[in-house]
Amino acid sequence: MRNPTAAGAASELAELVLPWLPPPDLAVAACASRALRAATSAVTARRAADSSRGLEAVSVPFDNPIDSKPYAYFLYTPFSLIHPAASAHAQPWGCTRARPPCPTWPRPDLGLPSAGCACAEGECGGAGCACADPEAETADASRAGMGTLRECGGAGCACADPEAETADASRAGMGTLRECGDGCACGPSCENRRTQRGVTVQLRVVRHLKKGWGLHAAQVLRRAQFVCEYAGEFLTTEEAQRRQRLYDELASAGKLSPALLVIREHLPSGRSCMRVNIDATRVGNVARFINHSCDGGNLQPVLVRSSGSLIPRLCLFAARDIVEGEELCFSYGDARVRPKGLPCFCGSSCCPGVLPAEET
Ligand SMILES: C[S@@+](CC[C@H](N)C(=O)[O-])C[C@H]1O[C@@H](n2cnc3c(N)ncnc32)[C@H](O)[C@@H]1O
Repeated sequence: MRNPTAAGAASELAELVLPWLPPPDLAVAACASRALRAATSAVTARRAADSSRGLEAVSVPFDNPIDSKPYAYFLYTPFSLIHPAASAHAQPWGCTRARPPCPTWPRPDLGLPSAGCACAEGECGGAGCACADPEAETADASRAGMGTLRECGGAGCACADPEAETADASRAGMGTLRECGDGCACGPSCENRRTQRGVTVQLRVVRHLKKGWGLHAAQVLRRAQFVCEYAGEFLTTEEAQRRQRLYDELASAGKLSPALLVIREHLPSGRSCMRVNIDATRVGNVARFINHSCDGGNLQPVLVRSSGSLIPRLCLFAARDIVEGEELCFSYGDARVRPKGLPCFCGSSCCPGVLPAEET
């Protein structure tokens, strides 16, 4: 006769263990017994219901009208991490609890936390705020008519970055923005931290026939509205090149959709002055599902520098008004860099037929 206490204990144990398993192990567990099969399908359903694993303010569900794949497996981080800080190889996903039982990765300390403005809460952007960014008003945010990007940075804002005035990310079609950082006296609700609260708009991860998963708006987005950061692992160039070679092989065999972005900031002379490598392939946030469009798509990439941080973050804003259901895309770069890339299915009239890819 079935022992109800043992069955209860088994399903409690399953609830503890199953959310840690990657999909192949979860599938093996499902074969072990009927009870485990029921528990694994509950975990699968919860995973499909929220790609962000409860680590964002809103759930970002998967939606697959194409095949039977319920979700894509990766490790979630709401913020970029410095490699090799991402030492975790597993993360619970699909627990009954709203939040995973383990602590999530702490927000990384990316630089010099003592630098920042001394504004009180709600006063950033005023006469004495040190986070001013004279460049932001003219930077390439204007390309997409995004003059409203800068919220802090009034005449005296202490987060001003003289370097940013000479750098020219806009050459690559990228805006720049300064925000208050860890060293600022203002609190987390400061208006000049609009990219620091993770995902707050309704999004959906939708399966496409040829492009794999893609990120879609699940609400109307207004032009210049913050959508999400492109979060992943910050890599050294050496490590990025090593991974790129590996990813190229796997991608051309159809075994992987790499999400390694290389961002270059340029001096006005045109010489590359800073290279930032963000890999969201294994560890990332919902931005890892954003596909490329050769016409630039509907998202504007903006390099955001928080006061006190050395490494800029890549943030994505609506480049125009976006309707509910529309796929979100931006340009990964210039496809002419490597004409023998993977096929591009963006469908835009200027598409040369290949995806942009970094030379290693
Ligand atoms: C950042 S990921 C985007 C999410 C990806 N589609 C997935 O299923 O995980 C980048 C990868 O998506 C695919 N991809 C992105 N844009 C594409 C496009 N326009 N045409 C074909 N594949 C695309 C490529 O495999 C690329 O390496």
